[in-house]
Amino acid sequence: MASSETPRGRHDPGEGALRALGRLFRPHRRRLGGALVVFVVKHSPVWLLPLVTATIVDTVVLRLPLAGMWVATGVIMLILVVNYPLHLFYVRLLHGSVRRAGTELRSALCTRLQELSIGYHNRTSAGVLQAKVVRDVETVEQMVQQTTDTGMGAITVLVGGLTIVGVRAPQFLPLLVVIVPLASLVVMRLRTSLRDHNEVFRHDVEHLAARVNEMTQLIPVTRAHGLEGHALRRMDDTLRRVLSSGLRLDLLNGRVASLSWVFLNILGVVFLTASALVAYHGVWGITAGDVVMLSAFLTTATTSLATLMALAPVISKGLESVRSASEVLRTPALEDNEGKAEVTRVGGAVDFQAVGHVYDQTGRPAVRDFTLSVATGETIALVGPSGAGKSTVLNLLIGFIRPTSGRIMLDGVDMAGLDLRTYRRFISVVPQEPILFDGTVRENVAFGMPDADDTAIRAALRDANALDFVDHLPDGLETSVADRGAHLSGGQRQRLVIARALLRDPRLLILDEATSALDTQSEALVQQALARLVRGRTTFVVAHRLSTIRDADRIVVMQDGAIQEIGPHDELLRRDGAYARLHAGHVA
Ligand SMILES: Nc1ncnc2c1ncn2[C@@H]1O[C@H](COP(=O)(O)OP(=O)(O)OP(=O)(O)O)[C@@H](O)[C@H]1O
Repeated sequence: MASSETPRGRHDPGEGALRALGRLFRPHRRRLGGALVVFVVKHSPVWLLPLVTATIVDTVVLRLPLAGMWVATGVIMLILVVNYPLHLFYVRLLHGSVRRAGTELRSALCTRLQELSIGYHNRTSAGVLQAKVVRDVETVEQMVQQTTDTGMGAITVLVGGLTIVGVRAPQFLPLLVVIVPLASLVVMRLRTSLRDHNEVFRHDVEHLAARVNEMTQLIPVTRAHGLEGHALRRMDDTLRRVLSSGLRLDLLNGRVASLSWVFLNILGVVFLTASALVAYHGVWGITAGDVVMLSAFLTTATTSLATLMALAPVISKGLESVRSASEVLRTPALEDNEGKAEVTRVGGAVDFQAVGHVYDQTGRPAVRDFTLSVATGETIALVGPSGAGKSTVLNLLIGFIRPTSGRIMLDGVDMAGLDLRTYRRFISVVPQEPILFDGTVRENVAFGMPDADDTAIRAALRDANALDFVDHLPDGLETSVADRGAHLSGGQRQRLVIARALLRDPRLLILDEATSALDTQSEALVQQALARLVRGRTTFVVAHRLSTIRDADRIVVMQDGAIQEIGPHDELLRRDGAYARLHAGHVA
């Protein structure tokens, strides 16, 4: 069932994370470009301030005309005042495009999840997929925002500052080019040790969370056996560990902050004194203003470069998330529907012709040589021990999996040539577990049928024996199932799902009967509702209830993937074979 096509050409196989990121942001490149321009302008005070300070100091020391000082002050004041509107504009441009790109990625992922085959979903945990849509996209957003905010800030400071130094004191340029990276490396190394300890602390806190969770879950057992002291001693160990790693981290934090501060300031003082000596001796025409500018720039440039280096893990984590999201977007496990015949009408005749299915994972046939011709309107009950292949037959019929041998004919047409999405409009599936989603009763019953009116919904509820209890809910049809969900009994939930199936008015009905027993009255109501649902439709039911089995037109007894017996209840009983033995076991 896998197809090698890619989703609307969105992501080519083998595409790198950076290219995928490029594709994601391509529609927003204008806004992003605008954001960068606005950023450079709004951020300019950081590298212009040392220059302005230098001009002011020189005006005082060298008794230069005051006009220069006024111009410099005026320019910097103007830039400072417009910083506020420019910053807002920048946030709109950058964060606007990042959030939009993130939303588009989430939407593409959700669309893809709907397109991927059931086989893929069975293999992949829902938690993993949820993390991709929620957390990975957030990590990508954070990466782009942080890289732009912090990274661009650092880059403009470095480029702007180096340019100014290059123009005003070019002799110092080679010195800065060597000192700044070396000093940044020292600061980075200090911070890295902090990161490692942060990680240890985080693990310890996570461990604590797990322990607290375990402790609260075990409270009934602990109480029942009088083991409170024991449980608390177990917690004490964990608490002590968190305490000592927290204290270690705090100490290290203090050490790193202080060492970085002392180091940067010593470097600044040394640099200040050295450049002051150069100015004092009148070498290279360095002025007092240049000395102030150079030492101010040294510190900002060093912290900027260190910040830039610190972005590496953020970027690699972000790119990993891009890769993780691309994995889903590039998975070829799609249902192969493209170009196949649309189904506009279903009569309901189904013909299994020597159908076999082997799951990739096991390599053993789950269904073998399954041959069965079903007439329109017939009810077929599939019975057999666990693992006999009953669910596999249903999944073949829904088209979740394809026959690995033989074929299934629908009204005389091979299902392999049909667009399954259009075929499924004519079927209803009632699963074992009644699945209701967070919405009102009306939304749950009319799921996928926004045009269904009240009369139709109420009729479906009535036929499903559900109208009475729905009318007694606080808001009737508008009652939220999530709020009241816990209060709906298993039988009531089943009847709502049956009402949903009735409203769809399917030609083909696929039922997986719940194995868990309901109380007698509830059971009777569900049974009655099912009988109405089945009437006039071709029905396949994995049957556990004796009444369903007895009422079926034919019973198919399965064992190890193969059909053992077929026939109506009475005839099979008379045959005294596999069905009779199963039945005897059931009744006994
Ligand atoms: N997704 C799957 N991947 C691999 N093997 C599977 C998968 N689903 C079912 N099988 C295997 O196929 C065989 C038939 O399983 P199937 O679920 O169709 O049986 P069943 O009769 O419906 O059983 P039950 O009554 O317990 O639901 C079993 O051996 C099962 O382990």
